[in-house]
This record gives sequence, structure tokens and C-alpha cells, in this order.
Amino acid sequence: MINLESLRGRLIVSCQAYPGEPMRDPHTMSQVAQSAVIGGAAAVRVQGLADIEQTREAVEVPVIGLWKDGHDGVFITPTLRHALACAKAGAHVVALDGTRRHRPDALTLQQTIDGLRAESDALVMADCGSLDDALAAVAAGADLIGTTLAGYTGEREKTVGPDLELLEQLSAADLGRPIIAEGRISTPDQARQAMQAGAFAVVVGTAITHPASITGWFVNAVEAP
Ligand SMILES: CC(=O)N[C@H](C=O)[C@@H](O)[C@H](O)[C@H](O)COP(=O)(O)O
Repeated sequence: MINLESLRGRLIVSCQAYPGEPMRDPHTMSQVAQSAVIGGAAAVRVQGLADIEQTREAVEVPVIGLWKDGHDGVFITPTLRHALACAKAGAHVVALDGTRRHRPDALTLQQTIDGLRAESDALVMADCGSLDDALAAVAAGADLIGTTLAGYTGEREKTVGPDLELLEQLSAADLGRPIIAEGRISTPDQARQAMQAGAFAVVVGTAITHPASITGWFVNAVEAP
């Protein structure tokens, strides 16, 4: 089991390519993860069983693993079966949908976490979309609370940068669990603001590991200055 203290005040890098993209390849993603570690990432977050397996082999830092299935509703490690598979593939931390929405296998979050714990010693990161999600996820036994789904579930507005107000709410709620700021953190300044708003650690994905998006940002600036 990993020591969560190793993540306090640190950057975690999410390395994901989307279906149909050229970089959607587990070996490529493991190389991206290695590059992030060289840059100072304290942990990496990867999607898909093969990516988890290959990244586990490639890096020494903790691997947060998830399995996305679908793209609407509950799709981040949506069922116990997906969670168990992520743990079996080698994830130190299994990231899963931590919202209060109905899950495709009809289990509750608590049943999902209990089922995972019965078979593995992986920690659980609950990807939440609101303060109420986070409170429920803590009660269900999650080890880490992520703001991953803020702005994607209809409970919170989709802020341009990170949802700093939610981070402040989570921090004031004294959840007794590390709060991981994740989602739409695109600049070092936003990462700093997330830490100042009470995050235990910050996850950055797109702005570090998704060249097509980053290129688009620059194209927009150049072509419509
Ligand atoms: C909502 C959703 O599906 N989030 C996913 C969760 O794993 C990823 O697509 C994001 O890239 C990740 O959360 C990091 O966020 P950002 O790429 O904004 O730094």
C-alpha cells in the first residue's frame, strides 16, 4: 500500500489519450507518464487496463488507475467489476465515479468500495462533482476525494479554470481525507490557486499530456488574436 503523505503538496499528472487518437496506445502513455515523473510528478493517473499495467512497469511512483467505459453519466470506473480489474492490473489507487448517481451495476458507492477492499489493498479515489458527493464518498469509505467531476454532473457550474469555490467548501468541511484538485487546471498559476484553496495535491491532465488540445489553444491565440 502506498503512503499518501508522499503526495502531500505535490503534482500528479493524468496521462490519457481518447478513443481514436494517435497517442491512444499503452506504451505511448507509459512513456508520457515516465516523462511526467522526470519533470517531478509525484504520481500519475492513467486510464485503461493495459495503460495501468505498462505504466506500473515503467514508473516508480504511485499509479492511480481508472477504466472509462462510455462517456455519459457514470463512466469513470463505473462498476465493481471495472474497479477490481483496475486493481488487478496494478493500480495503487483506483479512481472511480464518486457521485451519488445510479451506477450501471446498481451497487451503491459503499458496496463498490467494500467489494474492492474485500479483494485488494488498493486505495480508492472518489471522483466527485459536489460537496454532497464528497460527504457521501467519505461516509462510503473513500480514501481520497477528487474534484474531477465538478462541472460535469449538473450540480456545479463548469468553471473556466478549477472550481476553487468547491475546493474551499471541501476544505472547510474538514472531511478528514486528502482533497485532490482535478479538472481544468491549465496553468501553474491555477495549480497554485488550487493549493491555496485547500487542495492536498493537484492533478493536471490536458495541459501537460494532451498535445492536440494544447495546440488548439495556441492556434486560437495565433489565428484570432
Ligand atoms: C471529466 C473527465 O472525464 N475527466 C477525466 C478523468 O480522468 C479526464 O478526461 C481529465 O483529463 C482529467 O480529469 C484531468 O483533468 P484535465 O484534463 O482538465 O486537467
